[in-house]
Amino acid sequence: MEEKTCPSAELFFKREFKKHTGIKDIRFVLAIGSGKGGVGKTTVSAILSLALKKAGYLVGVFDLDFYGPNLHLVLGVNKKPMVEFGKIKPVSSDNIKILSLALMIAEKEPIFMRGLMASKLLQELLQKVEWGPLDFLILDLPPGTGDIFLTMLDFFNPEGFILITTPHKLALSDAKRTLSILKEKMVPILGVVKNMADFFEDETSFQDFLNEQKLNVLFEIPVLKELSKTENLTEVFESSEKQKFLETIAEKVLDKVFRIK
Ligand SMILES: Nc1ncnc2c1ncn2[C@@H]1O[C@H](COP(=O)(O)OP(=O)(O)OP(=O)(O)O)[C@@H](O)[C@H]1O
Repeated sequence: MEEKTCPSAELFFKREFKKHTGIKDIRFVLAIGSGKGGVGKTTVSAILSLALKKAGYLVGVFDLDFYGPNLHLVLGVNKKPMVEFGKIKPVSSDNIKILSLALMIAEKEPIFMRGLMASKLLQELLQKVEWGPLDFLILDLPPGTGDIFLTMLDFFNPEGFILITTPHKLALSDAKRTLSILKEKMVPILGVVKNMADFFEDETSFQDFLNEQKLNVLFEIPVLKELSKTENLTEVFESSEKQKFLETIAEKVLDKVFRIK
């Protein structure tokens, strides 16, 4: 049976997109990052993967948070990736391909790595991963602008970066540092996701931040009360109201993606 796609998806398929030479079969790399930790990168990466899959795209998500990887938990995956002929095959769950370092090591094994070791491991790992054909590869980045972050930027050369932040002053201050590196490296910024948007009362700092950085809000995510009962976002987004929310998100992101030359 032919898979249904939304109008945006059809438009996307008709257009030619630059493909990164180093990554076979991947049409668009979307990086999800922040300055501060714990502001919702993994949550947004998972929500975005659900949204783009719902819009009819082939999506892969890569958890690059070596020190605190938990994307697999959020997407309800506990299978380990297969290794065939030296190539790592990401795990498929509900038509989304997922890869995380956490799925490749024993659960209780601590990840003690210094920056250089981690970025070397990352480079080796990246060479071995075989995603298969993907429309979007979503990168769930570690917080900050350390070795892994920089290695990732150089290796993937993402066509679009989405900055996740809460409207809190501390998160905004850290976000500015990340933005200055992205500007230096000329990574296109698709916009800002305002996470836990309804929790914070002071909007002034956030508005000032947007004006100063000349950025727009791509979309907002309210506090998801369901996350106090389950970490599995696939379950949280099952209701028809939440499915509509995913459609809105996909339309907003695709609209930005189409504008990238
Ligand atoms: N909109 C939201 N509503 C409710 N809880 C949220 C929301 N966004 C994130 N959280 C919760 O906040 C915590 C941190 O979120 P998440 O893991 O997505 O952040 P992160 O930026 O990826 O963290 P890290 O920097 O450690 O990788 C998680 O427990 C998550 O469930």
